[in-house]
Amino acid sequence: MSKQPNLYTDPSSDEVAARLRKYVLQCQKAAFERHDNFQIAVSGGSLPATLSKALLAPDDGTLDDKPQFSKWQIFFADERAVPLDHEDSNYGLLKKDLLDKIPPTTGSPTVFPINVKVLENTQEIADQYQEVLMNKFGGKDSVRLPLFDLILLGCGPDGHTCSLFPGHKLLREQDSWVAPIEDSPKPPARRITLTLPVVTHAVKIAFVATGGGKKDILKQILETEEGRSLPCGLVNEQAGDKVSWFTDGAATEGVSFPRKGSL
Ligand SMILES: O=C1O[C@H](COP(=O)(O)O)[C@@H](O)[C@H](O)[C@H]1O
Repeated sequence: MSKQPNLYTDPSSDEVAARLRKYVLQCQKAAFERHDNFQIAVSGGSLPATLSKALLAPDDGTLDDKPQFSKWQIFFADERAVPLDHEDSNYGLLKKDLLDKIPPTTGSPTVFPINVKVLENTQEIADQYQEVLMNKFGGKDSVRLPLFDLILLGCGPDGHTCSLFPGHKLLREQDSWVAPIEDSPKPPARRITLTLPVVTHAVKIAFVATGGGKKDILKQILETEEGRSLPCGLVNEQAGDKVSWFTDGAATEGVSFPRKGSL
């Protein structure tokens, strides 16, 4: 992929959230031009807090600046094999940081958590989640891959994204849309994740990375050959300018990769 990802750097995390809001709402508008809903996948970690700051900010009164939550379908880019109210649950985190704070008058998104009735069997969680995607995006026989309008990703300090970890065999998965992982190097060990072909197929892909703890890995991902083979680097390589990075000054200190000005 010759086209480069877009890198946006704002001075503070509040400004990152403001830019992210604008971007997500642009993606919402583009989605409504294609169909009547907005189908997104979200990550856990630090993302839900920034997303909440972005989406719950007051709007400017125009339709383009309003999240139309009742038309949103929210899926998970990855999830841990734990109950939904467990502190490690990505659903639980999104609920606490965002879903519970959406004013009822705004309308509620439709959210697709994992089936916790099959928690003991990671393969079964993944298979059932893939079924959910097939139902919502069309059967696996009729479409090659599910086409998310937007996937919102985090970047771990080791360069992982979703539950795709550096050097892990799951990075080579080509057939499944959703895969189990039993040996995640970051606890909890058992998780499910969207696979790389699904992530890179999305209409738009956004990484959100803020804070000084991300600066070494961002420099590596954006500026080194080695970084290009890390999971975040592979998303950049395979999806090119469909990818946008939303970062603050602390996360990109010392990064000379060219910045984009406006969205
Ligand atoms: O384990 C996970 O980590 C990544 C990155 O988290 P962050 O706290 O460094 O932003 C996250 O994107 C993923 O969803 C989660 O399961």
